[in-house]
Amino acid sequence: MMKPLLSIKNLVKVYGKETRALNGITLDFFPGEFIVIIGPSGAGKSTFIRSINRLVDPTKGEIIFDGQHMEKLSGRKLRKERSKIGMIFQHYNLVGRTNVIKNVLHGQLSNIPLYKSLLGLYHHEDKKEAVELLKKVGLEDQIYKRADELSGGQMQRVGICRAILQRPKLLLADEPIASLDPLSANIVMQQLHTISQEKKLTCIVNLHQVDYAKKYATRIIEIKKGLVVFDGAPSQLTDSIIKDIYEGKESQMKLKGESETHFVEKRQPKQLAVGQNNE
Ligand SMILES: Nc1ncnc2c1ncn2[C@@H]1O[C@H](COP(=O)(O)OP(=O)(O)OP(=O)(O)O)[C@@H](O)[C@H]1O
Repeated sequence: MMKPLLSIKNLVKVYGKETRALNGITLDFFPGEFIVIIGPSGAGKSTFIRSINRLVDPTKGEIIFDGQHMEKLSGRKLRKERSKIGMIFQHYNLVGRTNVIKNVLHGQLSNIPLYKSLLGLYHHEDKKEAVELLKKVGLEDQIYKRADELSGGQMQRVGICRAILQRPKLLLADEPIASLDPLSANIVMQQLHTISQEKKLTCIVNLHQVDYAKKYATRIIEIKKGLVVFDGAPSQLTDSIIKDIYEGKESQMKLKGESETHFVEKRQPKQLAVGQNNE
């Protein structure tokens, strides 16, 4: 049986005294999957994705990534594991006054000494790959432009290149298209999907848009009230399930305990063909 790249066990996050953002999430993620996480606002999607690389510290539970217990790491060891996880943000997190290629090269910062990065002494191979990636996303003419002169869609494409140049094993994207118009959103999703499948990366994306989830995901997970209420192939996510989840009809949902949450059968890794999508 294929080994998961990431295993989440009974993950709980409580903010302050009583905001239970995650209520006991247990999930395995396998190499090459393109997973989209959907769910209503406040469901816990961002908290979940940010717990994986410890931008959020979980209250309880285990996060086993590439054989390491992320929840137990700190300092240098945490930084080392984190460098294997690329992150794409809703608001891009680029350095506005810096040009496009330097922003992409920032993806390699954790792998080169500080003085070299300050002097701009990047490896030739990294520069070459950064240019190749920028060509792939159609930004070859913008390489020396300041990042803050780009459109939102272009900025996010730079964000994708930066995350890929980090050469991660896992890519996390927290609402990558939430600030974009539909046309740019589609380009960004398409490029994120194509590049991660080409590089055989595992990708976990938070989205609000169910249509994009169905178009690109190999697997869709729905989170509601900090619990997994759907875990299956895009074709299994029927309109009536979507309606139930977003309109709060919880008759078919079992939200009381972790053991009751998976009302869709658990998927076997062999079903999760790399490159499969629902187009
Ligand atoms: N830093 C924080 N401090 C306190 N409460 C928080 C914090 N971040 C999130 N929460 C709360 O945790 C719950 C889950 O929030 P989260 O942002 O993870 O949900 P989400 O599904 O990503 O929502 P959205 O789709 O609106 O971004 C919400 O009730 C939210 O108010």
